[in-house]
Amino acid sequence: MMRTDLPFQLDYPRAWRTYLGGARLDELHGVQRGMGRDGHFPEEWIMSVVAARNSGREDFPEEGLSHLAQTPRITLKSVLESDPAAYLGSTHAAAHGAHPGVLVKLIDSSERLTIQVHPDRETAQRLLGSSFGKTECWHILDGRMVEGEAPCVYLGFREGVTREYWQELFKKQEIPGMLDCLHRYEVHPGETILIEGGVPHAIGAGCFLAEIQEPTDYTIRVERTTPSGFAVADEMCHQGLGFNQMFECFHYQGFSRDAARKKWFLPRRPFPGEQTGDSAQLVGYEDTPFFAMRELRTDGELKVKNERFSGLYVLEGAGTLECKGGILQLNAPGQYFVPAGTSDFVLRAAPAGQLRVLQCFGPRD
Ligand SMILES: O=P(O)(O)OC[C@H]1O[C@](O)(CO)[C@@H](O)[C@@H]1O
Repeated sequence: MMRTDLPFQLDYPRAWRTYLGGARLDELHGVQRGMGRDGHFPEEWIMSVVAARNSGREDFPEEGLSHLAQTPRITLKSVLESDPAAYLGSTHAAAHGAHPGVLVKLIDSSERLTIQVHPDRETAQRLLGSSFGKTECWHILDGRMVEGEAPCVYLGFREGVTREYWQELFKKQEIPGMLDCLHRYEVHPGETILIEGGVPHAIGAGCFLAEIQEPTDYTIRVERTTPSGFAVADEMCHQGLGFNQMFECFHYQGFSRDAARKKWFLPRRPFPGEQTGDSAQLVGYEDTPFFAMRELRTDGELKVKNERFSGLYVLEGAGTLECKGGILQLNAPGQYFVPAGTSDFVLRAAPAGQLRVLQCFGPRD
């Protein structure tokens, strides 16, 4: 099918969500700045073998799935299933079969997302029969002012919030009260934030970010109407758990503002053992065993050691990727899957340009 020693290009699946956004994604794909449209497709999914879960959109079973750029009827899922060990590595395949165990998204919000939580792995297993939870991590790429408000995120309970109080606020749908229970931080390009399963959160309006996460679409939403007035179906609130059991998905542990920032805002750092210039580790296995993400930057050439499969997202520039299997042209914006069988490679930026690439990894072996 596809070569297992040379990366290949994927398409750009957009997924329907309850919140509005997406103009920035249109711009990334060439629509003139300011002419992109905000709507219910605010996310682009990357190296995805996960279909979006949206009540009422059962007629779109492939929504969110990645396909081959050159042969759009073939899903990445079917390619990986054809030879899991060759594409994903034998250790990974022994643990996870043909599943990469990770999902990546670009998210562009023009309104605040509903206040929500995702289950941790243990809770997902216990309540939903899923072997993955949904710990996630956001890397802020850019932002825009929306109605005079700078981009921000809401994250983690403040000290003293109990399940009883939280459930009471939910019953009354007291949204300002719920937002008040969370820490609010303005965010800036370059920041990276880890959101562990069980931690309540909401992405604010005007955030453009890359998200790496465990590969499920389980979202417990505690707002029954989105900020722009969209009514969220019951099932989309509780994911089949019901309006009482869904509260088991939250971790009722509060932190001070400083402690929460220190715990979940991750430092940008060099990755071990390589001359990487401006490149950086954004989230690593020392932060979570579930995934890792690097930013590769070069205006010349960058040698990259390849020890496992990954997904590349070319955010800026053009150039080439050269490995033993051959040479691949890279262009922004571009999604590429790097099979485990790819040798160490060299990224080369086009003359007088800079290549900026996110490299996304699945779980630690
Ligand atoms: O509830 P909504 O608006 O559909 O948003 C769900 C989105 O929230 C996120 O979990 C980010 O917090 C995304 O992974 C997910 O697609």
